[in-house]
Amino acid sequence: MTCHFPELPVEFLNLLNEVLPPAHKDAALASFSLEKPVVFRVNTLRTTAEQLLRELESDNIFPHPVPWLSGAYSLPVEDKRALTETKAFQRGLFYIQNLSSMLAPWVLDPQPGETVLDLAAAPGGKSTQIAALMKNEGRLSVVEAVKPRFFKLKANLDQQGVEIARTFLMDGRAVGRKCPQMFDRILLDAPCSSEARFSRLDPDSWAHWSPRKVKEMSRKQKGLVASAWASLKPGAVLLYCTCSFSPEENELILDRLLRRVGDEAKLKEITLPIENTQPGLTRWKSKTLHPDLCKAVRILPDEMMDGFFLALIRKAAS
Ligand SMILES: C[S@@+](CC[C@H](N)C(=O)[O-])C[C@H]1O[C@@H](n2cnc3c(N)ncnc32)[C@H](O)[C@@H]1O
Repeated sequence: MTCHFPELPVEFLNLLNEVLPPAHKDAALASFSLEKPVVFRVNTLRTTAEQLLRELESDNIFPHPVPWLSGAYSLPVEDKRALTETKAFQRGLFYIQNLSSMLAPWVLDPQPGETVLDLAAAPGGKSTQIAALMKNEGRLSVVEAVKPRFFKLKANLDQQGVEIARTFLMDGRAVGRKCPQMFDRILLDAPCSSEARFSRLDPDSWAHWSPRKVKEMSRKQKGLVASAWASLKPGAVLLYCTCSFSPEENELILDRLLRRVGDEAKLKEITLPIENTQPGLTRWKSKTLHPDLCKAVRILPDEMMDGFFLALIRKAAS
């Protein structure tokens, strides 16, 4: 299947050609033209799936369970408005979130009682999910650098009933220096060029994309990943993710870290409950990258999900 999408910048189309094999590239481009269903996650800090479904049923809303992810449900996009007008929505009984985004906390696997950091957190979809996985037990620090987004994050944490979060309006690049070796698990859902979320229905989604933007993001990501690494306890894990396809924002960021810290870092295998994925690249342009990078995963965008990149890195125990 060939999909023409001439509105996209030619440099982006060239990049996609180099990162994805032809069939995956065509499917990714085709997915940008689709109206994806609305997906939500039951907020187990406030309710159970059974209670929520009963309540939605009384509003004539009948979501379908996502078979491979417990607590996730989908609805045709036409039902989004009705869903957001329910009392259950106002009371924070669920959170609307893309499925690929839900997989990041699922892979991080935070446990009740742990000390966890979300280093680039607004609007808080993943922070609230982490708190739910931790059953509101332990300590969750959430950091956001952009003021209006920070306030949105705080509002979402309150609305979703998160009681274990300490919120910090600050540049995440300073955290490693201020809080060395402090956390059991860190999520770095890095600010990125958002290439894997382009939508033909929303031309704004790619309006600010440029090779320069990718470079700017890449510089910031290097600083954030170094900070996250410094804040990890020995033996702890960092999940690095973006919604970008660019190796400059993904493999090259991690290649630099792996070479800098040597045996201190090991990439862990990631097993996802989906098949529409591709392993991380171990070669880019003429450069051979760290061989462990094949353990990173690119989720390919499709009719349900946005694209995503995930890598799980463990710091050696001292
Ligand atoms: C990909 S978004 C995070 C989405 C969030 N994890 C969620 O699931 O709702 C990245 C966030 O990083 C923030 N950010 C950008 N630069 C930052 C920095 N230097 N330190 C901390 N946060 C930063 C952005 O404002 C943005 O809110």
